[in-house]
Amino acid sequence: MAAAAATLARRITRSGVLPLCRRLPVWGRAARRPPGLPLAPCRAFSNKKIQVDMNESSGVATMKFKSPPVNSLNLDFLTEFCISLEKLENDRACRGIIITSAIPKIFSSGLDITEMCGKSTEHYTEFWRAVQEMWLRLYSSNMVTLAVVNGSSPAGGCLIALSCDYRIMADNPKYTIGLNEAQLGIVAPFWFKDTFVNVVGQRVAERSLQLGSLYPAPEALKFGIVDELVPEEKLQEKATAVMAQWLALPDHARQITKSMMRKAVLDLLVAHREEDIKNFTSFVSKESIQKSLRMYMEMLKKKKS
Ligand SMILES: CCCCCC/C=C/CC(=O)SCCNC(=O)CCNC(=O)[C@H](O)C(C)(C)COP(=O)(O)OP(=O)(O)OC[C@H]1O[C@@H](n2cnc3c(N)ncnc32)[C@H](O)[C@@H]1OP(=O)(O)O
Repeated sequence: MAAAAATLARRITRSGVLPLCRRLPVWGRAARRPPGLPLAPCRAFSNKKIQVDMNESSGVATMKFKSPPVNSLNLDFLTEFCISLEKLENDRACRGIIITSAIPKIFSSGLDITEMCGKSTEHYTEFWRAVQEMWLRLYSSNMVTLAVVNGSSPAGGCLIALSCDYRIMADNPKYTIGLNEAQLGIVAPFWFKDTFVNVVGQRVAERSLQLGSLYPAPEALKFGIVDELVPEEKLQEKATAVMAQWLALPDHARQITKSMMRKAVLDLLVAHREEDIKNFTSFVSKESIQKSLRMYMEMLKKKKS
């Protein structure tokens, strides 16, 4: 796993985000199976923290986060995420991916705060590169990406959902979503902000980011952070229907349109990747930021007692 991560990191450092030519638009890749053949069985691959099930007949993979207690995004998780995504991106049978959680009530708690506390500069560098890598791959994916947000989704968890093409959230006001970095005394990086703006617009993004707002599901719908609320027991059915609707179109037109809409934001991080890593490491190494993060972790633990 570590070797694979290193390879990924090296590749991205050399050439920026994976070249689009490797991900040429294809017309209905999954529809190529010769008619009359029996449906291919589901294939699955599972690592420690993410379960992936590939339905070959529909061309849709489901990626389920299963990293207790709260699917926090640590280095191992991010590495698995990138490897899984790369496997699917290279699988010509796969046209769409549903991202969801196997942990009840939690989609993802965002970046693992312990990865940002009391570690070395080398560690912060490696961690932040992995966070960038996850976003670059997901945001630039040629597949249809659908987030099924079946639990709370703060900060980095929200970023994963925002990076998808469409978001369905469980209709439960106890589940919250948003970029709450300001509440931790940290600042969402420019590419978190740009992704957010691209989904909700400048005004909602500015207010939400300044206040570090976490929105209960109904408010998240009102502000356009998610596209639909669905009763929890209907999420799977709805996801299948939404995916079928997106996959009914020829891939190439959708892919080129997506690339056109997202390119500027992606290019910006690719061009400033090393600078962004330096900013992160120097910011997170400050004693005042370390103190804020420690206090936040303590607050999380106290909340229980
Ligand atoms: C240029 C500089 C740029 C810097 C930008 C950095 C960007 C950062 C983006 C981020 O993603 S920061 C992370 C933000 N995440 C959060 O604020 C979420 C915090 N967690 C929660 O709100 C809750 O835990 C929850 C997700 C709503 C779940 O609540 P629940 O009551 O079900 O569980 P808890 O008892 O709170 O948590 C269980 C267990 O997990 C630990 N934990 C929770 N979240 C994190 C996390 N993000 N990282 C690490 N650990 C986390 C929590 O402390 C508990 O641990 P314990 O040992 O069992 O007490």
